[in-house]
This record gives sequence, C-alpha cells and structure tokens, in this order.
Amino acid sequence: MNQREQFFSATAKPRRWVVKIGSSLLTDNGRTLDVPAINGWVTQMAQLRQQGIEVVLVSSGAVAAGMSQLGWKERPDRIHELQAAAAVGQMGLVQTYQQAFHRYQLHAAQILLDHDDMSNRTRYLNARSTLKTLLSLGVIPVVNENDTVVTDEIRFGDNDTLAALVTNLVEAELLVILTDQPGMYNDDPRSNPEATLINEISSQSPELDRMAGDGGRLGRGGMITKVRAARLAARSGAHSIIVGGKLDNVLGRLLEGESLGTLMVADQQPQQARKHWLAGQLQMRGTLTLDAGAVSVLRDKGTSLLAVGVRECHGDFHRGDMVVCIDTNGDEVARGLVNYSAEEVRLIQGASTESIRERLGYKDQDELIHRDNLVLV
Ligand SMILES: Nc1ncnc2c1ncn2[C@@H]1O[C@H](COP(=O)(O)OP(=O)(O)O)[C@@H](O)[C@H]1O
Ligand SMILES: N[C@@H](CCC(=O)OP(=O)(O)O)C(=O)O
Repeated sequence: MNQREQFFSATAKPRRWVVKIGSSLLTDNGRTLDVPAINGWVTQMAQLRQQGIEVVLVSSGAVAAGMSQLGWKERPDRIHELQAAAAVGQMGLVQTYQQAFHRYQLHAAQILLDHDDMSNRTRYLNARSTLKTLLSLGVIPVVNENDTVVTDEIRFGDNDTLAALVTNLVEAELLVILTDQPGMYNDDPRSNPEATLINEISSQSPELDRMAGDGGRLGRGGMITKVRAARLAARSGAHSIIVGGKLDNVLGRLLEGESLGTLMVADQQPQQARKHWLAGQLQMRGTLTLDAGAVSVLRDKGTSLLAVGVRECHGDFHRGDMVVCIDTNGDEVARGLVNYSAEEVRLIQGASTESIRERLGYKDQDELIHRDNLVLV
C-alpha cells in the first residue's frame, strides 16, 4: 500500500480538510467570478460534510470579483486600489458561497484573517476557538486574507500560505489546494510541454523548489507558494494535495483515494508533529502544578484541565499563552494554551468551575486549558 492508499483507507480517512480555491480557478479568465464552478465545488463540499468530513474553505477571488464590479479591466498595481477592489469583491464572494451552501441547508461563515492573527497568541486562540466552534456547529467557514490591512500578501496574491496557517490552526489532517493545473509538475507545464505530473513526494524534498519555478499569471503565487504551504501544513502533521479544481467531482474522488494531483507527504506522524508544533510554536510562559487527580484524568481520560486541579501557579502569562503543567514531584505532564491569565489563575486555582464567576466576576471558559489545546508529554 502506498502513502495515498494508506491515508485514504477506510479506517484512516482524514476527517478534517482545508480546501483552498485559488484566484486562477475562481475567476472566469480573470474577469469575474465563475459562479457555476463555485456551485460545483460547493456541491462537492456539501457531499463531504454528508460523509462526516469537516471542511474549512479558504477562498481567493475578492480582488477579481471587485474589479469586475467596479468595471476595471486591468488588475491595478497600487496596493490601495487592490485593497479597495478586495473590499468590494469580498461581499459578492461570500454572498455567492452563502447562496450556494444554502441549497444544501448549510450555513457559511466569513472569516477574514491576516498573518499577524496567527502570531499573536490571543488572536490565534480566538481564531481557533471560533473556527472550531463553527465546525462543531456544522457551518462551513469561508476564509480569506483580510486584504484591507495587509500589503505583501495582496501584492503577491498568496492565499496558499494562509491556507497552510489555517491548516495548522485547526489541526486539519489534509490541505487540498485546488488550482488550474492537474497538479505539480517537475517543471512549469506552461513553458515546458515535456513536464510530467508528480504523483507523490515528500513535502521536504529539496527538488520541489527547482520544479516550482516562479509565480503564475493571475494569482501570481504560482507553485512555489504551494510548495511552501505544503511544508507549513506538514508542521502540524497535515498532508497536502495540489490538484486540478476543474476535474470532475475532484473532492469526492480524492476521498475515495483516487490518485489525482500531487500528494505532498508530511513525513512526521501527525501526533508527533502536533506535539512539536504546539510546543515549538510558543514559548513557555508559566507553570501550573497539578494535583494527583488532575494528572490522572489528563493522562487516562484525555480531559481538559479545570481550575479545581491546579495547586500552584508560577510565571506571568496571558490568556492564550503556552504553559507547562507539572505534577507535585516537578515532572512535566502536559503543555497547553491557557484560557486565563496568571493573575486570574491565582484567584481560581483549586476552585470549582461553578465558582469561577463568583471569584472573578466573570467566566470566559469552563476549562483552564481545553483538551484540544493540550498536549500530553
Ligand atoms: N512545476 C509546476 N507545476 C505546475 N504548475 C506550475 C509549476 N511551476 C509553475 N507553475 C505555474 O503555477 C500556476 C498556478 O499558480 P497560480 O496561478 O498562483 O494559481 P492559484 O491562483 O490557483 O493559486 C500554473 O498555472 C503554472 O503556470
Ligand atoms: N486575497 C486576495 C488574493 C489572494 C490570491 O489571489 O491568492 P492565490 O489564490 O493563492 O493566488 C483575493 O481574495 O483576491
């Protein structure tokens, strides 16, 4: 069994996907949004949902849609004009998705993010909680770059990186990048007709850089940003597939394990990768000493950490910071992203969840560290 067959085998099918649809696909030759094509992908995503797959959609297309609404024929060079076009176009883009998902009784939600949201701990945690809540509600988040506040990303037209960061954020198992080519070739097929399609390759392979060349036409990110995206996604253990978005029922066929496009394999085991990712992502800001009961439920039952199980709190941390949890012997038990600041933890340590509001005057979350944000050591 090769990697792809293993990955899509009945028992191991990836359950959470990020699907990225690029500018080169979404626009009708760069002119306007290709609504029939969008309806087709929405149908496929609705079918994935019916099979219990959670889907986060990362969709480009705001600039192109805005250009068409404003009657612009050429993509402007000035950043503020691109930003204005994106602001106009984003409305039509989400409306198109909303209407398309509505046909399947599914709700779509608009999420606009920038890279700073991913490196700022509090924003990271908030974005993650919102996305995970939407997924648990069966809603399809439709993510795009917050083009009003970024410059480089809109200039380079790169939503591939954003899609990879979202893959890390929600710990998706698979990133599917739909594009205008059937997959990644060993050279740019536009300039080299001899180029051959790569079926499967490690995302770490150094050859990929040479093969990817430079940017494509409309989106301008080209294959190199997709290769980098696959490497970023691999940090949290996700495989990536770069594949032709116009292939008939492409998402359904991928789910069936059909060998389409290029599978870029994350070499690390997902659990290991996730552990490293969480631990490496953020600096440790504090230490919580847990009582024996908390240690045992964390280890044996995989539950969230509640305030009642915390005996001591050291360090000066904020909501969203990474803390290390130790037992009373000082041995490390887990690491995780904490929902309350050190100051707050000192007021609620040892207290029941019901009494948090009484002690603080408010309650943000029941858990001190949610199990999704906790990695056992
Ligand atoms: N090795 C390669 N394999 C496939 N496509 C390549 C390769 N190198 C460069 N490209 C170019 O990348 C383009 C896709 O990138 P881009 O236009 O940014 O798409 P998107 O808008 O989907 O992100 C292709 O049309 C192709 O010309
Ligand atoms: N965020 C912008 C541009 C993003 C973009 O084109 O990225 P890509 O599809 O990776 O080439 C938009 O929605 O138009």
